[in-house]
Amino acid sequence: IFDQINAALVRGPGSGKGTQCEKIVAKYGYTHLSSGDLLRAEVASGSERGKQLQAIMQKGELVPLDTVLDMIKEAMIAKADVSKGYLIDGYPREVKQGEEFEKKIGAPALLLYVDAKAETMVKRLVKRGETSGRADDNEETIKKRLDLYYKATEPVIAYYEKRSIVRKINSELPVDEVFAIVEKAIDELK
Ligand SMILES: Nc1ncnc2c1ncn2[C@@H]1O[C@H](COP(=O)(O)OP(=O)(O)O)[C@@H](O)[C@H]1O
Ligand SMILES: Nc1ncnc2c1ncn2[C@H]1C[C@H](O)[C@@H](COP(=O)(O)OP(=O)(O)O)O1
Ligand SMILES: [Mg+2]
Repeated sequence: IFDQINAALVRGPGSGKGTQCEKIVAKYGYTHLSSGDLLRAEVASGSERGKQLQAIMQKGELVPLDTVLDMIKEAMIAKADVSKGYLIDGYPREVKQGEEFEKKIGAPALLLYVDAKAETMVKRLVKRGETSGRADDNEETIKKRLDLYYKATEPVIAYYEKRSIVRKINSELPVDEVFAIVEKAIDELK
């Protein structure tokens, strides 16, 4: 049932993944699944598991692999009948997550690597923090998330580059210019 995992987006926090996903959904109608959004929904439910997740996210750390993967899989199954394809946002964040995803779910057709400078990501997140209400959009946690990004997530790109499905996109550009490049990458899939 998961033969249409159209794209996955990775890059550091604040690079603009969520922003581009919104535009992709509006144009292509894919099912957008953000690992961060799924986790925040669990936190908002007030469950015991949500409390544990909240503590991890507030520290800027990664939650356990099985938790995220189960949530994504469940959400994919729930939409399997109506989905025109899936857009996975914020996953994989480490090579192991990519390997497990392929074992349990399938291989993505495209990996969009939304690239921005560390300085840019910090600036955007600090600004987002003024209104987002997110417990992890503060300078201390942002720094930890960026460090972890370079250590754990960047190797994911090299892992997928071997299969030539990575499209690197400069997200220093204005939102619409970034999206024009994203559109081209998706249209080439067809
Ligand atoms: N290309 C861009 N140029 C300027 N600001 C951007 C751009 N893309 C995103 N932003 C802003 O940066 C912040 C983080 O973007 P977001 O999409 O939430 O990133 P992510 O999901 O990767 O953490 C948001 O406030 C967003 O409005
Ligand atoms: N695939 C994943 N594995 C482990 N933890 C994850 C995860 N995706 C999200 N999280 C946790 C740790 C992240 O710092 C936090 C916020 O994720 P996010 O909303 O995707 O951030 P952003 O959109 O700013 O990049 O949730
Ligand atoms: Mg996001």
